Amino acid sequence: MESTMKELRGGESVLEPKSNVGGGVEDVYGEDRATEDQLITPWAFSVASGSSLLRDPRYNKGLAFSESERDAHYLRGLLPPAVLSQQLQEKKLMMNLQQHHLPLQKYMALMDLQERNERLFYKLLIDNVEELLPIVYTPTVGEACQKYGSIFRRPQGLFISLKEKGKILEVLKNWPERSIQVIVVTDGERILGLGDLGCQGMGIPVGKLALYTALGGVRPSACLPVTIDVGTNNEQLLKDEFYIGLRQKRATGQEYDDLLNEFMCAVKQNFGEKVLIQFEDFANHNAFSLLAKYGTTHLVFNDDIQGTAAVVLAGVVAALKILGGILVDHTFLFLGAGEAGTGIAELIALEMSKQAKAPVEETRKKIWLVDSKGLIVSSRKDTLQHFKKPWAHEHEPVKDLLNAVKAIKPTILIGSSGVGRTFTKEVIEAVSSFNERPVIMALSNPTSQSECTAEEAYTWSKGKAIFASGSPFGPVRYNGKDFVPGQANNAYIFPGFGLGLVISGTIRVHDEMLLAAAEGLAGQVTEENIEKGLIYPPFQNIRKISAHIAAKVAAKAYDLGLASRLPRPDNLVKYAESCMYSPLYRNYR
Ligand SMILES: O=C([O-])CC(=O)C(=O)O
Ligand SMILES: [Mg+2]
Repeated sequence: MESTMKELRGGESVLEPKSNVGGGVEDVYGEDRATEDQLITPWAFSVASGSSLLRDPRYNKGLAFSESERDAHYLRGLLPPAVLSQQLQEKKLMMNLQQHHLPLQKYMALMDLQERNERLFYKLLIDNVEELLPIVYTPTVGEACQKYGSIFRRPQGLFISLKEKGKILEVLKNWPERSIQVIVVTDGERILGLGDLGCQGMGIPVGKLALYTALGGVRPSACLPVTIDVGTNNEQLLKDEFYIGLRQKRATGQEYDDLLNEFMCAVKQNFGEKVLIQFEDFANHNAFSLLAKYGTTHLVFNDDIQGTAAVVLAGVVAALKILGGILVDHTFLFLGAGEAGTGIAELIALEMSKQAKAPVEETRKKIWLVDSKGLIVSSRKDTLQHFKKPWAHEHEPVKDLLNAVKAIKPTILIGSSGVGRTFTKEVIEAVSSFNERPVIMALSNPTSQSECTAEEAYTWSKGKAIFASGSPFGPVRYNGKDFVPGQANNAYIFPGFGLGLVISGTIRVHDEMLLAAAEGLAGQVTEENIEKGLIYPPFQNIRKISAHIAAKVAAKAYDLGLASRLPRPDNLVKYAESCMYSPLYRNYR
C-alpha cells in the first residue's frame, strides 16, 4: 500500500525551474533523489506516505499538502480539511514566534520547526534573516548550548565520544545521508567566548550548518553537524544531572589525537575526499595544530581562525574607503592573541604584503597584539606559544591594553579575546584622541563577551568610531544622529566560502582563497553603506553576497589548479546561484 521513498523521490516534480547553467549541477544540487548509496544504508529506508510522510521533516508540508497529494499519499483524514499555502504558514509561524518573549523560547520553537518541516524552517530563516539570525545563531545559540541538557528534546547531529573509539566508521554509517558535502565539527572546548561546554557545544555545528543552507544554499541533507566528546573540564556541567555528555575530565595528548585522527580518516573513507570539514570552537591549543596537521591531507577550514580573518579583512578594506590610504598606512592593535587575533593578523599582513609588494615579515610589524600578560614584545619571545611568536616585535614591555593604545597609537583597534567589557571608556577615549575616525571592532561573542557595546563605542568616541561587533547590536542614536553598527561575524564568510569549495570540487583550502573571499565580501559593500558608516552589507542580501563570495573562491580554486569539477563554468556567480537550495515546497505526484 505504501509507496517507497525511492518512488516518491523519483516522482517528485520541482516547483521552481532548475537552471542548467554550467552543467553538472544536477548531481551536486539536484533533487533530493535517493542515490544507490542511500539505498544500502544498514537500516530500512522505505516508508514515505501516510503518517510517516507527515513525520518526515524533509518531505512534510503540513497543511500545505494539496488535495491531490492527500489522495495520492494516503493523507486523507490525517489532516484537517484546510489547505494552506507555504506563505500563509510562514505568516502564522512568524506571528507565533513573536508571542514568545524570551529568545531561548524562540530558539526552541525554531528547532522544533526544523525537526517538523525542514523547508518551512529554511523559508522562514531566508525570508526573515535579520530577525531570526540572532535566534538560531549568535547570541541565543550560546545560551542554548549552556542549557542544552535541560532543553534537549530530539538529538540533532552526530555524537562521537570516547566510547565510540575504534568504531567511528560504523558511527558515520549510522547517519542516514551518504552524500555529505559539509561537516562542521567541534569538541566543545571553547564555545564562543563561553568556554568549555563539552558535548553541549552541539548547538554550534547545528547552528552553523543551518546557516550553510539558509545563507549559502548548501542543501540540508548534505550537511552534517558533529560533536566529538572527549569529556569536559566544566565542573558545573559535570555536576549537572541533565548534562548530556561523558561525565569525565577531557582526554588529552595521545588519546585525544588518536580519536581525532580516527574521525578524520573515517570521514574521508565514508564520504570521500571532497567533503569540507569545518573546525569550530576548538581551544587554541588544538585548533592550530589540527589545521596544520590535516590541511595537507583533507579539505579543512577553521572558521575561528580563517573565517573570522576573512570577514575582518573585508571590513577593514571597506573601512579604507572612509579612512583613506592603503592597508600598510594603518597600524593595528589587537586585544587577544588566540585563534581569531592571530588568524586575522596573519591574513591582514598577507594582504598588505601583496598590496605593498613587501615581505610578510615586514608587514607584520604594522600589527601589534596584546594578550593577558600585556603587549607581545620580543623580550617575551621565549615564553610565548608558537602562534604568538611572529608578533613579538621590538618594544619595551607594556602591561595592559590602555598603555598599549597610548604607546602604539593604532588606527584600528580589534578585540578578539573572548573577554567582555575590556574596551573601557579610557581605552576608547584614548584611541579617539589621535584618530579622526578610529575603527573599533569588538569581535568576541556572544553579546555578554563583547569588548564594548555599540552605544559605548559611539558615546565614548563622541560619534567618531567606525564600529563593528561579532554579536549583533541595534542602531544607536547619539547627538541627534543615527549610527548603525556592522556585524563582523564569520557568518558572512563561511557559507559562501564553503559553497565556492563545493561547487568547484576543490580538494584543498589555500590562503589565497581566503583573500578572495574577503575581496568578494568587501566588493558587496555599497557607497550607500559606506555613507552610513557601515563596513558590511546588510544580511538581508546575504544569498547574493554568498554567491559572489563563492564565485571568487571557486575562481581562485580553478586558477590554482585545485578544482576538480570540470569544465570551469563561464559565469561563476550565476553558476553558484543556480546551485543554491530553494526552500520552496515541491509538488508530489
Ligand atoms: O559563532 C559565532 O558567532 C562566531 C564564531 O565563530 C565564534 O565566536 O566562535
Ligand atoms: Mg566559532
